[in-house]
Amino acid sequence: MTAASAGTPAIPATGGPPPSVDPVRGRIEVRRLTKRFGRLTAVDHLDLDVVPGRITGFLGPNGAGKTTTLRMLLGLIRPSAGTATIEGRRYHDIANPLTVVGSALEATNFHPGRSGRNHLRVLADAAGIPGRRVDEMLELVGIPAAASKRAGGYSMGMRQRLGLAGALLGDPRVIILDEPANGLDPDGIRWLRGFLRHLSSEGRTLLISSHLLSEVEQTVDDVVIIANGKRVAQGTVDELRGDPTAFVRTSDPDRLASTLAGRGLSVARRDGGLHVTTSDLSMVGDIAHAADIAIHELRAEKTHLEELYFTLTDQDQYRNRNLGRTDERPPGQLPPPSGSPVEPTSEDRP
Ligand SMILES: Nc1ncnc2c1ncn2[C@@H]1O[C@H](COP(=O)(O)OP(=O)(O)OP(=O)(O)O)[C@@H](O)[C@H]1O
Repeated sequence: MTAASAGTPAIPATGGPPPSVDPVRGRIEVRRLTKRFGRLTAVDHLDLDVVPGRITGFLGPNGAGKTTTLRMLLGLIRPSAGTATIEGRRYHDIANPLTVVGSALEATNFHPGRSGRNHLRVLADAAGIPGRRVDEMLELVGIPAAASKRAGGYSMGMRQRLGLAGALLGDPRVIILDEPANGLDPDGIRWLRGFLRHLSSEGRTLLISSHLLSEVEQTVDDVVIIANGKRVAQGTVDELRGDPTAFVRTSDPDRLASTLAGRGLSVARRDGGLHVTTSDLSMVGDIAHAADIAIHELRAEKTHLEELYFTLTDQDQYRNRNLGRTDERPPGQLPPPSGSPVEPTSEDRP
């Protein structure tokens, strides 16, 4: 069994980055970063700080501006304004960048006729990375058997793993992954979680984007949420979750409220029931039962983070500003010029 498939990844590397007193080492810093595509402002004065030894989730609904931000960080497109730096430097100013920052932006970006091993060899050769790293990385991400098969025949999950292997080739201190859980089955997502956790425990900096809170909530330490290119929330997952609450409906809310309060629980009455500050549903049920009070409904409520994210993904004004449907524009948003995309990517490269 490989280390990767056992769920306890071990990086055959230089042992991970040593502890450092360098204040910019492993840090990502984004300041007032802005990207306009024609009349659309895809990223709008965004500030972002990502620090070593933590996993930062970069979240937002489809079209929020996540990939555009990551592409600017990685020097693939030029900002309209503001800065995006890794260890205090723009990507293009980093000497031998693969040893500083590893990234996987799109799982489909492989030469379909090339084997997974050859794909990695090309990357390794270009960066002066020893060839033995290629097989080590394929083993590490759990696809050694697929190494000699054409990448064009890989499943989405295998492509994600190949992308991850490419990101890790240079043993980088900073790892940037765009929607890394896309296409992974539940086992794959569990594996990825352990894998990312291990990388961060080595002191590496991880920035991972997702449009699904549920996919990354268990994985990340810090969260930055953007919508319409702007930051709408940031903090640790615990801060943004807030206190867990249970919702309970009963035939006798007055008596249950005072019974629960008598047990030291904080209780608020609204929405036809009681909101109790606890994650322990059994305890609420047991207290009601002991007091002979009938319960009609008892459930865990969404956390503040879930509510916030739900609001962003559920409301039209936060969604898909430029996915070709002008009727989905937020109020006040100028229509994109006819035709899409507004500005061809190829013309946008620095
Ligand atoms: N080259 C481009 N030309 C024109 N518009 C673009 C271009 N690239 C991105 N956009 C637009 O910028 C906005 C942000 O897109 P981006 O891909 O960054 O969002 P995202 O948050 O990564 O979304 P998803 O979760 O769907 O990947 C969208 O409205 C998108 O249509």
